[in-house]
Amino acid sequence: MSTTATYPNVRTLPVMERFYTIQGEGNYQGCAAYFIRLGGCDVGCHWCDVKDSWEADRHPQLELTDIVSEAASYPGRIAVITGGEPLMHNLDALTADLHAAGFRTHIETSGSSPLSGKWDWITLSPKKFKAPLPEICSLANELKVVIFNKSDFAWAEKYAALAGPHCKLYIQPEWNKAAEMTPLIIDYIKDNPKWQLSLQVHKYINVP
Ligand SMILES: C[S@@+](CC[C@H](N)C(=O)[O-])C[C@H]1O[C@@H](n2cnc3c(N)ncnc32)[C@H](O)[C@@H]1O
Ligand SMILES: Nc1nc2[nH]cc(C(=O)O)c2c(=O)[nH]1
Ligand code: SF4
Ligand SMILES: [Mg+2]
Repeated sequence: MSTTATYPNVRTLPVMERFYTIQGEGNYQGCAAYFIRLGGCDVGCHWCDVKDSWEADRHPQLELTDIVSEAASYPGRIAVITGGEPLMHNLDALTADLHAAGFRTHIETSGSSPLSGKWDWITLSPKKFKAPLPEICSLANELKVVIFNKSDFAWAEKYAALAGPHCKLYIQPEWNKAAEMTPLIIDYIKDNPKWQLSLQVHKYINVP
């Protein structure tokens, strides 16, 4: 009988890609981080920059021991779990194993599936196409709202009102609308200084 398994026994996850890079977005922008991109998403943002992640079955099921040992072969100790929508999977075992290996655990999520895992940093990026579940809003460390058109500023404010008092607030231009939306974002931040600009810096410097 096992005495250690206090979490569901999810020992494999579908991994689309994994890479050691710098966090390109948000509060940790510029920090070395190991990214684990899980397959599967049921949100369907029409402007998603990683649509190949959506079908979980198209990506290999990898053992947690493989995932964590590969991550630990690099010197950085921030692991960012992204996707796809990572919360479509139970992440209790993954975060327990990452913590045991000395990592900080960060997640990038739309918050539209139930929260699992233990997180040192939760990035909530709410989507109109499948809205966040209420319970994650007050737990987010940063809110990062993608601005595709003018109506997204009101969507950003709706979630800022649901966030906790210490949550950092970012607005980020949708990549293909950046030339059009960034000037509006800058004006918005000047008028509403609780917000900060997040850019996808990795795309400007051509790193993963
Ligand atoms: C690909 S998503 C994966 C994690 C999760 N499904 C989510 O949406 O938060 C990672 C981050 O990239 C953002 N993102 C995706 N496509 C984008 C685009 N075309 N322009 C700007 N940000 C984008 C998402 O909003 C999210 O903050
Ligand atoms: N460098 C880099 N930073 C990122 N921050 C969030 C990303 C994501 O796709 O979740 C991402 C990504 O794909 N690359
Ligand atoms: S929730 Fe995230 S992964 Fe899913 S479609 Fe939207 S941006 Fe892409
Ligand atoms: Mg990305």
